Amino acid sequence: MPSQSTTTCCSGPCASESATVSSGLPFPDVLDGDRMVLRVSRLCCPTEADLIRKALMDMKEILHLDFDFIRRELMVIHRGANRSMICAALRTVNMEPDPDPTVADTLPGRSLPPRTGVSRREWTITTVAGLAALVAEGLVWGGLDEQSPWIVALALASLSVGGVGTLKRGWIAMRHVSLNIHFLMSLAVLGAMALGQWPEAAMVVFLFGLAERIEALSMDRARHAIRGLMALAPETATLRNATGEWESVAASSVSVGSVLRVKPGERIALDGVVTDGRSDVNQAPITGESVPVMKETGQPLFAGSINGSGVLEFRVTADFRHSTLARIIDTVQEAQAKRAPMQRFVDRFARYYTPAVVGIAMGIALLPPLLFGAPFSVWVYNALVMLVVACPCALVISTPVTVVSGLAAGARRGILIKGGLYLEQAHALRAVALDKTGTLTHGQLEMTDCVVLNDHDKEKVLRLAASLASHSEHPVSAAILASWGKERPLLQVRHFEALAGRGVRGTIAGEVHHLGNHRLLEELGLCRPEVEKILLPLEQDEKTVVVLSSFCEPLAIIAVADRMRAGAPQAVERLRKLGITVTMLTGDNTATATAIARHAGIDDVRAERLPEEKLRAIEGLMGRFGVVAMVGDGINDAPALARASIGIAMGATGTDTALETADVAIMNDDLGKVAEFVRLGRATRRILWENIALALGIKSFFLILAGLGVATLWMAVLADMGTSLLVIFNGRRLLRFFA
Ligand SMILES: Nc1ncnc2c1ncn2[C@@H]1O[C@H](COP(=O)(O)OP(=O)(O)OP(=O)(O)O)[C@@H](O)[C@H]1O
Ligand SMILES: [Zn+2]
Repeated sequence: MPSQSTTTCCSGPCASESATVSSGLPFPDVLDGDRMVLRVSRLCCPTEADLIRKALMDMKEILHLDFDFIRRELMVIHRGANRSMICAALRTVNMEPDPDPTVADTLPGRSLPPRTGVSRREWTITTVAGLAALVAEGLVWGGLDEQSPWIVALALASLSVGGVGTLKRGWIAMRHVSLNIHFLMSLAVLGAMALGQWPEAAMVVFLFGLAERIEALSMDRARHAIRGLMALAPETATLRNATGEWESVAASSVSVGSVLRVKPGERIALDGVVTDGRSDVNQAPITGESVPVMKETGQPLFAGSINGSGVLEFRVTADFRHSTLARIIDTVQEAQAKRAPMQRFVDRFARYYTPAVVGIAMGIALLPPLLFGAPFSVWVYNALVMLVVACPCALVISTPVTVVSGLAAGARRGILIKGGLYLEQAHALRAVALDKTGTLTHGQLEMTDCVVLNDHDKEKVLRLAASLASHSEHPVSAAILASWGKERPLLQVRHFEALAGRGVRGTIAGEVHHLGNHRLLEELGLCRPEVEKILLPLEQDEKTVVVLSSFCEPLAIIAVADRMRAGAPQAVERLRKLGITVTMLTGDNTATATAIARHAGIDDVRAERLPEEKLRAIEGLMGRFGVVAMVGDGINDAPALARASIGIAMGATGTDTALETADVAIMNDDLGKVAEFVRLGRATRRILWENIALALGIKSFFLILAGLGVATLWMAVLADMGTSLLVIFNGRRLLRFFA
């Protein structure tokens, strides 16, 4: 029995109602029922969704259905329904859910349906059916009559080998009044047989079956693009057991805190921190960059990375399900399930398109015979051709396949995009705001200068500064404390207070002391010309300067410096070449900020911004440019990241917050990836439109042919499936965007 298998993905939605599929949209609040997720391997496009909807329509326990065609999952929101009830109803439309997932299936990245190849048996069936159809067609061309017993026998043979599956699905669709592709195909085949066109009937079924197979394979590859990443984490790890010996265990059984070892050339199974050894590690699965990174004691390792030439021992910091790699895969899968705006647009379009075409087809079948006495058989045939051509499968399938490919391409490149929305929006990006500390610069500040005023004792003054700094996590304070040294004694600070965008204050030995920027000093009324004379040259030297002051006078001027990221000027230049305005946003003082900006090639500098002013700056940019991205490290700029149209977090590998708050997370520190993201977004947008144009163009061409009565059924099938294949292949080109 042919083609009934799960491997054939139907060609897409001919369902008149495909637009009501609301995957990824937020559920209305009233839907506070229970949720049940069912994996249905046959669910691959809105055609099936329509059938499922019809099958479950009458169950009053069911409040809402949501379909995920990428994961092939059906989410049922219900009140009081149970699994077996739903399964029974689904069985009536041949959409039986898979058995309950096992634990292994619920691991991150394993929650995809199994790969569904096309078996050799199925290829054999298609080949036999095709040969029979071809011979029949050939004999007719050779002069044999279409109705001759030989031809009919060959056609029937072809149909019974390759067409039963299609006819069966067509029958199910017809019983449920679902106008899907299988129904249309069955109608077309039966129509052709009724009209005595046997070879054509066989040909149509064969072509349809063949195209379905190719499409299934091709969709599958897009679906599983991300799965390749998961395969990167090995399933076993070498663990030091209680007796201190090394043994090989399943990676999923290793708990946090265990010590693992990796040999040269091995893949790292879990996230951890190096406890012993030194080796170069290739972190490409995480960062998309295959440049090896030197790892030694204290440095983080990520599951999926490949160990270089040394042996490393490391302490596990996250279990199998919570490794950075697992989180990346989960994020991409979630992103895939969300609908991009273009997808919604296409769905809405299909809602009007399909009924319109059905109406026109009816007109074609009925009007010429009724009005002009034309033969029914001819015009019914033309109408059938039209229905097959008009199927919007290609249109509806083209967007998800493109977006999914784009998301996967990004993820493989270390650019984690949280939804098709951001990928689509990237094309409209006109301005990017860059945070200074930690984004343009490394964010690892070091104290470079300390100028003591008025003959104060340097040691004493530095101890005061370090004592204040020890209560703050700000990078400037951290640098001052670090240069003082962790072991050296500090003074007790009372009434400590952080002054946002300014500095810190606290009482030491009964006297209020401040450590902060020039603005703070001015506000305290303690600034003097001789202080400014020292301050300004340091600032122009790209250093951040703070002043320690007592209740009545400034005591010392302390400068810290950060290093610009290696690729920063090039990254800014690349953005500019894409027509994007680059702005620097910082709380640091104007002189320092301007010096660094000049170095990076940025003209627009917004310095001395308090956190809420950063937000307002983003809003101002959005008012002027529309779509604006904010790039930060996600540590202290989360509000600005959230406010921007697209919040991009850098160096997201180490920090959970960056992964969570940002719309786009760049796994390493490469600022150049922002431009890559924009290019990927633009390519995605271009392919989306190409696909829509392709689908509509080819369809309208054949619709005109059909209307003129010159198109044949097999042409219609070729046009329909050909277009679907074309848009899938076109969309999948994105997978190789960075190759
Ligand atoms: N806790 C602190 N200790 C020392 N100096 C501080 C502290 N907080 C703020 N400052 C001073 O105020 C300035 C502005 O601080 P803010 O935190 O707004 O910006 P930033 O995060 O340092 O810079 P960017 O906006 O580029 O990330 C700092 O450059 C520093 O001079
Ligand atoms: Zn001043």
